[in-house]
Amino acid sequence: MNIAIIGAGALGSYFGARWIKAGANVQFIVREKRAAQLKKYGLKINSVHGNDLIESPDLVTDPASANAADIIVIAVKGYHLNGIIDTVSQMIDENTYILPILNGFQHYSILFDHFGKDKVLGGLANIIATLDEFGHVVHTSKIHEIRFGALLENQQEVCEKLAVLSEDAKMASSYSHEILMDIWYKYMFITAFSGITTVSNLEIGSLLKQEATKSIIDHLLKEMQIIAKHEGVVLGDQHLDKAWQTLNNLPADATSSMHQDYRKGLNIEVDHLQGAAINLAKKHQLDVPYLETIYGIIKVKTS
Ligand SMILES: NC(=O)C1=CN([C@@H]2O[C@H](COP(=O)(O)OP(=O)(O)OC[C@H]3O[C@@H](n4cnc5c(N)ncnc54)[C@H](OP(=O)(O)O)[C@@H]3O)[C@@H](O)[C@H]2O)C=CC1
Ligand SMILES: CC(C)(CO)C(=O)C(=O)O
Repeated sequence: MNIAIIGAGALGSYFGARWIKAGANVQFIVREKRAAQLKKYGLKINSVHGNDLIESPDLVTDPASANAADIIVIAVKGYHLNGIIDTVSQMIDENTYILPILNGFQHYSILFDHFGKDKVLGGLANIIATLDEFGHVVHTSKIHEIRFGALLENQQEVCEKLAVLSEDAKMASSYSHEILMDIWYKYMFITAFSGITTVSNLEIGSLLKQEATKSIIDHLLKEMQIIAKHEGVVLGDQHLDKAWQTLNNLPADATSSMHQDYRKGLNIEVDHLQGAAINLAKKHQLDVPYLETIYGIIKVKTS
């Protein structure tokens, strides 16, 4: 299978390397600085599931020269999405599908508008990974799941091909038949989790000690649940229970990737996650005071 990955950051590098080891042809579409780092040090994964090294990954800095791909995986941050639209336009042909694995939902409408609904698969990732100073992937927790699925019938065949490839790869992969629900569940979860950890600058263990703080998290989850419903996706009590179970089972020092980026002084995805959710709420005339409060505070802390 021919896969092109735009963004060789933590996720793009991790899943790309695992697919290479499973026999896929993977090209990484990267900018000059990341290309130089990958040429110097190779693509290395340090993981609790076993390390891997791709000494000379196939790097492309001019998207017009990329090979034809069955799937273009989008693994950039939400705030870089607009910057890769032209890149995708130069690479896509009639046989190519796009698989975004970003957190959130806003990117789907942008990709649908530019490339058409039939081209965009549903996807998300559950993993805790980052890059170290050499650009090596540091993957410390056990989860390393990529989840994908067809949003339209015409996409089933390519999803089946990806499922077969991923079975041989050292990662958990799920070909989901309810990917839209999965994407919204993850959006609900991550908006609450990244919101509360970033606004408080605290890890989950401290936050769960206080009933009052747990109540804020619960309100955030429920505001997202209502937004999802107005967008046509019904997340039920079982999804709220699952979110709480996940939060309660996280190690005390666990935190969101947004909070990690905030602590490092990096750009964060608050507009792509909480900001976009507030815009959807406005569209449906919904009151979301908890989302608005954490968004307003995070914005002022990061401006
Ligand atoms: N990290 C995690 O644990 C998890 C992350 N996610 C989500 O996955 C998404 C990606 O996150 P993550 O992998 O951590 O992000 P990273 O910041 O590690 O990687 C993003 C990469 O995109 C690259 N990039 C940006 N613009 C371009 C461009 N125009 N052309 C080529 N490459 C580009 C950046 O390259 P450059 O070096 O050139 O800036 C960077 O290497 C986010 O939405 C995040 O929320 C989801 C689950 C877990
Ligand atoms: C919660 C987690 C780690 C799960 O993948 C995540 O998506 C994030 O922090 O961005």
